[in-house]
Amino acid sequence: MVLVAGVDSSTQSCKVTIVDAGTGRTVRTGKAAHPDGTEVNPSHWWSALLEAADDAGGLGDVAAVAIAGQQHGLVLLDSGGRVLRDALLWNDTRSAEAAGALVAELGPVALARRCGSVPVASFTITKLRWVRENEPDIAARVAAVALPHDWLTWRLRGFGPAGESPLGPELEELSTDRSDASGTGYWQPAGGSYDLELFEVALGRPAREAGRTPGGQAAETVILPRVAAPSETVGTVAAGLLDGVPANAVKIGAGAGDNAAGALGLGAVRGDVVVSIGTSGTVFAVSDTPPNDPSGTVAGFADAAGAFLPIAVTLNAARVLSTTAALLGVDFGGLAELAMAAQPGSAGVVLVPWFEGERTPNLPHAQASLHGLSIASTTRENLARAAIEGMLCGLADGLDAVAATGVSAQRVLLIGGAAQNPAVQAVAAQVFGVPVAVPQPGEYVARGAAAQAAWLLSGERPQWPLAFAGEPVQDGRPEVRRQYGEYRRQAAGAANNAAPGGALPRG
Ligand SMILES: Nc1ncnc2c1ncn2[C@@H]1O[C@H](COP(=O)(O)OP(=O)(O)O)[C@@H](O)[C@H]1O
Ligand SMILES: O=C(CO)[C@@H](O)[C@H](O)COP(=O)(O)O
Repeated sequence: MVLVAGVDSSTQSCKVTIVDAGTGRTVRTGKAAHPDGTEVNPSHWWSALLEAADDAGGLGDVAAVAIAGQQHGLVLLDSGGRVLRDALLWNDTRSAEAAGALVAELGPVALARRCGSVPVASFTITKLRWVRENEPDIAARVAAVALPHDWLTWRLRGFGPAGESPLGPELEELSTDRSDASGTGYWQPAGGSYDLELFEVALGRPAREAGRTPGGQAAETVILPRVAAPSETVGTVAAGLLDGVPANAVKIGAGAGDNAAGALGLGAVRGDVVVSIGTSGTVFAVSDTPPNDPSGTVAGFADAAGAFLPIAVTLNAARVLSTTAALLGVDFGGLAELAMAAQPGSAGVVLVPWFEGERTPNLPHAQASLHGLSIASTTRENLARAAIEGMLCGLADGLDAVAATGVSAQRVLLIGGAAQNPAVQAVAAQVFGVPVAVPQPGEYVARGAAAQAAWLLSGERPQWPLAFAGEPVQDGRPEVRRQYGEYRRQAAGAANNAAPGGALPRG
């Protein structure tokens, strides 16, 4: 039996899954928490990865590993490979005004054409502009820019600051993959190369791809990770990092952005739309054509298998439910019971759940709002259901936007931590307008990374079976989305009026 390992270094935790490469059977799993917050020192990701690998029984018996990670996070390295500041994460909205400025300078239509997306605060490129404007001393010391999965892969290969790593700070060895590069805002999914001019517009300094040094680059040129091919082996796990893993014993794959890895882990095919309800809410599909949405609602990423991944992302997803459950003093099971005791539409109660601002729609300074409250409708049951309905209606808006790019949605695959909630499944069957299937509970992002590890070993993408936990009966309730839409428009208007500097430009 050949074992492979997949890592999902996501916002809230690091998950490690050990899989039988031949059958796709999950053999062992491990997990370790990440700190909360929208900026995190990458050292926490590294220690969580080591802890999760140990929790999964170690990598001593696996032949290959790949790392998937939360997208967009800005890892800034100096010439000694040291991290210059905590990484600004995808859910940090302080670069919202920088995003608006870049869109105003370059134009949404041109940006969508050049890098597949119209950047919002989540995108790496906006965070670079923010650092340039707010932390110029740090911007001046940047020698390389990496994403979370890039930096973890580099560390696992043994690179890093002198004294903290066996192989030292070799920045030329930084690597990434198409899917994560496409979330930076300075890589072209259609063309398959960096748009170095966009990088320089953001940071104010030139950049080049690692390993490509045409005749003596100036010192101020920033190194960007080399974009590896989907089934490429980028190195091996360094000796001494993991118990029981000798030098060159475990191959390392290119890795991927978490959503592309999720598609790989599910074996998503054309017609599938994946809805993932984790820290972020994501709606994505695998497409043969590079999407180009100048409205910015759909980001045009690349997938992890050579195709493309149109995606809509919400900032408020699983934490809408954990926040509401805490307010009601119940656990997730109790939240489900309360929600299922209410009627579809929650008796007119609507939660527009923009607790942390919102990415889709692009309202980074918005706040959540509750509507339709009366003496009769203000019940625990209606509030519980309104939280689930509001969160899922936001994702249904994303599904409509992804479908509008030409994706034919035949089936929703519902994954992520909150997908296991029976009330979430029931409401999903009422608001998505497409049959919903719920895969067996599992870490599909880590599974996708494991599939990539199996792929690099065999030379063929594995065709692992997908087991399902259920298919909630489709029970279309268009009235739920209609009432949500009315209040969403009101809330968006209020948010734009209250936004510092007025509404942000978007396509
Ligand atoms: N039964 C449940 N009902 C609702 N939400 C849940 C349930 N189980 C887990 N969650 C939520 O899912 C989250 C973890 O989902 P996950 O997809 O692992 O997040 P991420 O990948 O963003 O770290 C938890 O933080 C929790 O809020
Ligand atoms: O920003 C995006 C995708 O554009 C998010 O999907 C992040 O990649 C975070 O993922 P999770 O931690 O929620 O899995």
